[in-house]
Amino acid sequence: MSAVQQAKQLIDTLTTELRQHNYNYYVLAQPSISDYDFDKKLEQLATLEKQHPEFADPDSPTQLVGGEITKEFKTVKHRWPMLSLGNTYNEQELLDFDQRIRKAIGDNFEYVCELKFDGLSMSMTYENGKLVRAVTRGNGVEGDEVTTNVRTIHSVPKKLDHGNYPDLFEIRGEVFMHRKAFERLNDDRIESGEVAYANPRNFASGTMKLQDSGEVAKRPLDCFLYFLYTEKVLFKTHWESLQAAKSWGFHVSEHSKLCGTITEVLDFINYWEEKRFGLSFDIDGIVIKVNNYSQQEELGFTAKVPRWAIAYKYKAEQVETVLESVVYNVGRTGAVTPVANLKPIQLAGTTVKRATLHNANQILLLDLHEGDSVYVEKGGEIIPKIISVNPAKRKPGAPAIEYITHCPACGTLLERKEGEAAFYCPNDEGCPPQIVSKMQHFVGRKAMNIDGLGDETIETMYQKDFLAHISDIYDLHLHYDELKTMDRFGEKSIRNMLDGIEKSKQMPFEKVLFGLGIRYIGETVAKKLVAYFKTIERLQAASLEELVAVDEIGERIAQSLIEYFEGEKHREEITKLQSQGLQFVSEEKEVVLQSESLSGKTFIISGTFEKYSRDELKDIIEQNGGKILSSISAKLNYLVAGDNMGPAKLEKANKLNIPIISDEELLGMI
Ligand SMILES: NC(=O)c1ccc[n+]([C@@H]2O[C@H](COP(=O)([O-])OP(=O)(O)OC[C@H]3O[C@@H](n4cnc5c(N)ncnc54)[C@H](O)[C@@H]3O)[C@@H](O)[C@H]2O)c1
Ligand SMILES: [Zn+2]
Repeated sequence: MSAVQQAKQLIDTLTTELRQHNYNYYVLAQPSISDYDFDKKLEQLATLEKQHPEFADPDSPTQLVGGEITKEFKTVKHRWPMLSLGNTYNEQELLDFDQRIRKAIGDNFEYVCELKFDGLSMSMTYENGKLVRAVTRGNGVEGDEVTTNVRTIHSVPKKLDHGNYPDLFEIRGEVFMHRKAFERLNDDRIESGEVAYANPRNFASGTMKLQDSGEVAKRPLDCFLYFLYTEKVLFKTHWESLQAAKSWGFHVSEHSKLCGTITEVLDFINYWEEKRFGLSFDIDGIVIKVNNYSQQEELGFTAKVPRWAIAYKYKAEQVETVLESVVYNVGRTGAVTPVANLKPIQLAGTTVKRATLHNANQILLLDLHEGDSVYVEKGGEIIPKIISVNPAKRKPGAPAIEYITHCPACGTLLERKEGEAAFYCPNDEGCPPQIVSKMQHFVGRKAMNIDGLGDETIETMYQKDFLAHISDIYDLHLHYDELKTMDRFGEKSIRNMLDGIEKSKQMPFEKVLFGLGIRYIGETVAKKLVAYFKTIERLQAASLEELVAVDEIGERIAQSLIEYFEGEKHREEITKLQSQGLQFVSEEKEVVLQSESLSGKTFIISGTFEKYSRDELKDIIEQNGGKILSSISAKLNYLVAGDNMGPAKLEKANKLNIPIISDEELLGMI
């Protein structure tokens, strides 16, 4: 093959590959390579295209803003295109950027340095002080209208109540999720068997694409604003516009800085390289913008980026250290997670001693051997991970790490379900870490929320044989005298604990069901099941078909429930908990009938409504004799639809010819 043919082939390969990565990143929010590697490939493609302009495709990833518009939302054209930013990972290129600017506009200018928030960009339009539209960047020319989703973000004002703002303006910013919220919500996902997100950016991005704004509202997002666009030229500089936006009530970051020289810019970059880990959210770099609007205009744009701004991106820090051992943790559901113990090393401001290895496949993929020298990285993620092995440093004859075959805690042969990456210890009734963490989960804040019974206490009580099952917690009062012999456990703490246990008997069925810790039954799933089946007897008797008929209950969850209830020990435990007075029936709110006008009619409420919450509409229907169903079937009479209803629901209702009505039409029927 000639050199030219080779170049052509490489251009094609890189183009295809980068398009796929764009899709994974923007549409699926599940990227499979690091940003750094992506940017290197993009740079390689740009260089090749420059050398061989005859092969340069106007639709190349080097020429287009990377995102996409979807079919699920209304498409809206941007009044001002939403561009990307040029980026660099090194100082020299930043100095080159500074030189280019100086050549074009002289030396008399300032930069604004801002944190580069790692989320997704959003454009919001305000008319007469009211938020009327929010649109994603999409392909830069048009984006998805996600106004109802953005309305759920507390820090985005729905209505401005002070300030001298123009009648019409557009403001742009970054929607993101704080690290803490991410960890909490991602843990929930993992618990209920959903696909975990790798970092807060992906989570925020995935959330904005949801059709159900009610679900979006449950995931706390935040938004920093960093660009203002108006028809009338109100301000002379970007800096002024940021101050004004702040005074109108927008969330503008306090960590921006006016810089007179590129040296000041570099100081700012170096300062945040370390300090960024102390922020409550992730940033992936610093954005540097020429401050003055008329100078910005002079510099202009390329098809993809402004020439007056650049992003300096931090490379995820990598260090090399030694793998000391691999240990295996047994979780609440029996999942066995390998963890690497490392020779302690400083990385991104913290000492790293451990890294997650996820599962057996990951160990194979890395080709990990005993005593290997490994590269560890801490990117946007919280838990460091092993990126690769340094084969040059492998000791001759070092054996490969073999995933264990038996449970490290109880010795039972591990099992792996088809299509799953994790191995499980099936001995859930006899495996100590599973028993202890099941009880810890049960008393936890999100489940039964029992005061005075902490994780350590449970561990000790298990070792002392006071506790072996969840139901034993409700017999603790019988062991009052024995409890007093425990270290650091005074009369007052015991009282407090027993009161907490007694009080927990009032917790609703959905909390109890979640507390049982059945695999894949997270908080939301537990709620759905309880709302549908109402009693444990009906849930226990449900067949696979009946279970999957419930909204959002898939086969995997259904199978897990069936297996759980097949266990005789599980059924005994439930019977015992029932006799101890725990709630296994959903408390139906007493409905005071106001009229019979909807009697005999069935409804489902979907989407979001301006004037009512879904719960309010549900009450109205029930107070007038109507019945709420939990899934669309031929038995359904009406679908009450608001904004942003899921397309699957709509399709199903249409297929079954079910009348779709608005909230107003519903009220009209009463
Ligand atoms: N890993 C992958 O598979 C993959 C795939 C596609 C893209 N990517 C990454 O995404 C990048 C391209 O994304 P991009 O086009 O959004 O560019 P970018 O994220 O590098 O920079 C532009 C974006 O920065 C954001 N931003 C944050 N803070 C800002 C501030 N203070 N001022 C202005 N803008 C700010 C805006 O959303 C803006 O659109 C790539 O360079 C790559 O790093 C990764
Ligand atoms: Zn075990």
